[in-house]
Amino acid sequence: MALVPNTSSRFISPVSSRVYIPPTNQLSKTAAPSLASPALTPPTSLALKTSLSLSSPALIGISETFSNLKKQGKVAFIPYITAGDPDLSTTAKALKLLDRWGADIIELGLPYSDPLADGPVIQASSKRALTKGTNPRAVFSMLKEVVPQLSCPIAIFSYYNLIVTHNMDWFTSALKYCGVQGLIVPDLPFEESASLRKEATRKNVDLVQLTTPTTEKHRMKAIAEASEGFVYLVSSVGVTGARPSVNPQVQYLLEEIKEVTTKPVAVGFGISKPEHVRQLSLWGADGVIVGSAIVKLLGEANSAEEGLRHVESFMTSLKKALP
Ligand SMILES: O=P(O)(O)OC[C@@H](O)[C@@H](O)c1c[nH]c2ccccc12
Repeated sequence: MALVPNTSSRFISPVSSRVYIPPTNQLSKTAAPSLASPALTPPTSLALKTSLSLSSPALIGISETFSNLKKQGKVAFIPYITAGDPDLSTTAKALKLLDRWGADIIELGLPYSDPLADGPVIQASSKRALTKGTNPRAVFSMLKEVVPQLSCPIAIFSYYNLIVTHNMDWFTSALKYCGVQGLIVPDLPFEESASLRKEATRKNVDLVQLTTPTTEKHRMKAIAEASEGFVYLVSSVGVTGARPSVNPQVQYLLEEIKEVTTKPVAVGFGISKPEHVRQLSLWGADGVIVGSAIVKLLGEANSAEEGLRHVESFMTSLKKALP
């Protein structure tokens, strides 16, 4: 069955020359309103099953990734990069390289104009990516081609407004169509996450919830119970950005979370040195998430190649410190 039958309507992302041709006979009835470019309309569930079964290998899920690592006594290394910084073709290359260099899960951020939870490094990264015209459709088109070449799962990181702008059904269908396994939405309060969780679950996408050092225990328990894939423990209050040391409170937060859930817990915010990841694995973290330190190396280098070289040596130094 032709996965992508001929059609007159073509979507050419403003960022890359890649062409996405939505299957005509399976155009979704709820095509998302276009932003700066024609709507990328993901297929209906029939084409989804077909395309996923024929075009991409059986992708290992996020939960399975953690359970495989646990059996080997290992801790997941989860890098975060911003899609489109310094450009989308470098992002495609970076995803493949991070996978090859040992990323167990990759967090891919959709650049957003008002990244309230981000520090200066990721804010600058989002700005660079937006200046290049990066938008969700262009990122999803890139992922449709790249994900089948990866061995590790991808979790999309998006601010909530980007999702509602397109509508939840379209956004979660597009994630599934691209083979994305997880979704993290830092500014969606847990109490308001039920409808997105329902949509994500319908498309077999794990909606990962976040808990912080100031989350009350009963609320942390509810968040952990609702979280799919893993629980994201934000290590410190404030915004993202490399920190000189890991908040010592994380040791007790990990103990508290593990009293109420058997789900894997990955720690993020500020992690930027081998001693950080070593300490977190000793405290029982199932995964470590590193964003700003990698984003800085990639986005602020003189060239994409130089940035990728720096990321490789940095990532190797951190991976060496993990069991
Ligand atoms: O950048 P840091 O300090 O390494 O933190 C991880 C982080 O980048 C990533 O998980 C993330 C990027 N933007 C966020 C906003 C909120 C919570 C988490 C994030």
